[in-house]
Amino acid sequence: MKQSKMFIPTLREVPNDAESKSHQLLLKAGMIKQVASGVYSYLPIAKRVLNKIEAIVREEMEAIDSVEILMPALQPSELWQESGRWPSYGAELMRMTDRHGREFALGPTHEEIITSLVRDELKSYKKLPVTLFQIQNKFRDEKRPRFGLLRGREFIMKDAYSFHATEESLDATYQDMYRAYSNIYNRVNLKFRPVIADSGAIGGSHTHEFMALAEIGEDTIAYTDGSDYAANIEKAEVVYTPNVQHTEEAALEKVHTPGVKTAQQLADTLGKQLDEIVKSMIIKVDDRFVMFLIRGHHELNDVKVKSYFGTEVVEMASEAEIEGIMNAKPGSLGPVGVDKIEIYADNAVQDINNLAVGANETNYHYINANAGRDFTVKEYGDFRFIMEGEPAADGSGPVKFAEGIEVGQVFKLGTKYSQAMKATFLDEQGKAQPMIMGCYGIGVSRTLSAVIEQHHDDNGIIWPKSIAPYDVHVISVNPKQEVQKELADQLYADFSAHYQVLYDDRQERAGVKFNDADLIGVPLRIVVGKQAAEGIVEVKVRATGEKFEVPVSELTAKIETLYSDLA
Ligand SMILES: O=C(C[C@@H]1CCCCN1)Cn1cnc2cc(Cl)c(F)cc2c1=O
Ligand SMILES: [Mg+2]
Ligand SMILES: [Mg+2]
Repeated sequence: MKQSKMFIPTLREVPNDAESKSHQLLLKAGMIKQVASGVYSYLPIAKRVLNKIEAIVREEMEAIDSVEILMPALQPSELWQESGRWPSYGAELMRMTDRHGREFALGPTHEEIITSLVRDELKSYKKLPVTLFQIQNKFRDEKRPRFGLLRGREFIMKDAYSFHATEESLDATYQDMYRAYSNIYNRVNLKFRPVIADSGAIGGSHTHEFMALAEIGEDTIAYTDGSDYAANIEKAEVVYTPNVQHTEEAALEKVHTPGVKTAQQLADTLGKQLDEIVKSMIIKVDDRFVMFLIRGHHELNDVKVKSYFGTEVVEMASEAEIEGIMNAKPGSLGPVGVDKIEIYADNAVQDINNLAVGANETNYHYINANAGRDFTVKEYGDFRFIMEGEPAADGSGPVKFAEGIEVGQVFKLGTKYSQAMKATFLDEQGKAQPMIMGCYGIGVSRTLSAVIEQHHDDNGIIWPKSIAPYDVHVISVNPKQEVQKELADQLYADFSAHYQVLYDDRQERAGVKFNDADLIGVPLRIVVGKQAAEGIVEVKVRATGEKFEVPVSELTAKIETLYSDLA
């Protein structure tokens, strides 16, 4: 394609509201334009890359017998009423009303649609398993869209759904998808790790997230070098090894602690270590309040709390709610004398006694508080975040942390939707059974961004050849120079026979052309400049910066070699 006909509005300066590298480069390379917060247009270069990523996704889906369909973004609320999810999603679910006053959701995901589609068609176990997928825009009204395509409100997802008569069949498809995802991320040259994840509200039991490694990633992965163990930190199990250090139970004592609000302040005031302090938190679970106790040097893991209570509705109680229940302010809360609400504690709280805790009175705390004598813990459990260096649940060694961008997730859904929506099949005994489901998502537009996060330098993007918008970038330095223009035109025509060629034929200064070429990041570059008269051109490899003076007669061979050596 000639750049004089193209639409690549590159920018010179970095847009200041773009915090992530990929967001900056997507804007600078003229690949996206923001329409609204979290809503973007994909411009020609981005669209070409998306097409290539989607082509790889399609190939890998077809390879495991997953068949492409296309479902509507407009989802009638009736289906969400059937699944019971209409009331359970708040502002994130974009809703609208049609001209007849009927309510719709703009699809954030398609479990309801696909289940209603399949239940009307597949009646017998003989017709199962079936796996269907689509690639389509999704809508989620994120509270804080950020980092460009990494967290948008309208984004492109490949979502697949599978229907089974048996758990074994679901397991086979789950494994197929797991391998297909690994193939896809390898083929787009993305460094990734599959991690054990939490299935959250979607239900089901078993799920893995695919994390692209990148500092900007909002997820933290706990992994070990010794094995392929990796878990989203939300889910990473803490192996509780009792390390009981109890002393003689001392008498409960109330101490005046003016201005002490945090665990650290309490530790400093009492001349104790942070891990000798126990924090008390009031959590709202559904519509009731509970207290959680956790050691001063640990953090409460809200996802583990949600999973324990089996609900998404878990949040820290507000100051007003705390005062209403405890008649005390956060910063001086404690379990002593609390019997109106249940008390839960992280396992590690059992290791120490004679605890320093809030006295439920501003500026006062207790020392020597002891479970059993002074308060009752309803249940101890794994309620905290794992810390770097602690042992991995599979015994493969101490965990390390890394940041990741969630670019995919595979779920075993079970019968949550088929039960609720009466998607049944007749089994071999002719008995109606709910179909067993799996669902599998890839963030296609997010994957594009993750590739940029992992493949760029200070001058711009460095596309892996599998998804590069073009293979070869031909640049004529000065098209006004007849010899240069003719040679460049000729090379554009010749190389277009075997490669996808972007041809910078613009009347622009050389510097502008080279800057733009670095930004756009086509893997190989042929520069037709002053030495055109001698039949010499310059070849540049974008990834390494290597440059070669090449006689036109050797150019085809040189490009072939360099292209095959590209990652
Ligand atoms: O989407 C999934 C699970 C899988 C992911 C892979 C493809 C199929 N679905 C989970 N999820 C995430 N955010 C959501 C946001 C809204 Cl507003 C909603 F109404 C529903 C969901 C929701 O269900
Ligand atoms: Mg997540
Ligand atoms: Mg997820």
